[in-house]
Amino acid sequence: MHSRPLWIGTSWKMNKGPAAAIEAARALAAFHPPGGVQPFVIPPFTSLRDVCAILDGTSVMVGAQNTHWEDEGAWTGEISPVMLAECGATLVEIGHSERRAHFGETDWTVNLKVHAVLRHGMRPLVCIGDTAQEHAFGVTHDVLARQLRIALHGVPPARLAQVLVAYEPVWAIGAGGQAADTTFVAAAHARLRAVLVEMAGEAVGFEIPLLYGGSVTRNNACGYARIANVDGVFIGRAAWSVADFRQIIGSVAHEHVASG
Ligand SMILES: O=C(COP(=O)(O)O)[C@@H](O)CO
Repeated sequence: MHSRPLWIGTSWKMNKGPAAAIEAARALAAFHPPGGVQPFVIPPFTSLRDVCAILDGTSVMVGAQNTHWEDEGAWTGEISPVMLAECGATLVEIGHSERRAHFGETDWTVNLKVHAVLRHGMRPLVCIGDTAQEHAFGVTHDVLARQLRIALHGVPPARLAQVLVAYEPVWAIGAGGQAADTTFVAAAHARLRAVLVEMAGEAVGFEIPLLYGGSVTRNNACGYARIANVDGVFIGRAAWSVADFRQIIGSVAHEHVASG
């Protein structure tokens, strides 16, 4: 029997206003995921508190899509980790490629946010990924190692146990994305695992969940979940419908448990 759960999560990104988010959360609350998986959902800020309240006491964890690195201050339009923790978030996604591409997120601000999220007792879900050009030039592993080392710089090894990492090739994300080949993902995750073991030691390095994201669907989710060093999947479009999300959870869980 696998000792660690498979993480299966979705971010609703900029979808589902308050009413739709509450309806979706209620549908998720009625779902009893099979053993061996850790589901999570990341709603927009406008519904974070409601979704946390609805899913409180269920096995579904709730996260936030971003955070500022300061606890408070003159940061117009930003949300602080203190506010996220008060809403009930247990995870905070940091460094998504869409934030890096459009909203000035950098490896350095990702590091500041990782420390802030840990400071407030939540788990950072650090998103890293190579661009299409970096992939084409064969520097994916170098890029991922750099992003990961900067993101986690200064975090004590014992605290690294709270971190989750999502490898999301930028060229695989979204409607125009091309899901990454499983052999390619296996090599990238093996490299990331080696970096984590180097940074955190074997005891912690092997425990840090490494998720894959980028055009995951009901048709390829099990294939990614079978890969060594892939500890879960992080899904966008294919899981925005709760019914679809539940179906993927069920099929991946069945395979995970069956493969013992
Ligand atoms: O962006 C992600 C994947 O989006 P897809 O629509 O599944 O390509 C990942 O961070 C989950 O939101």
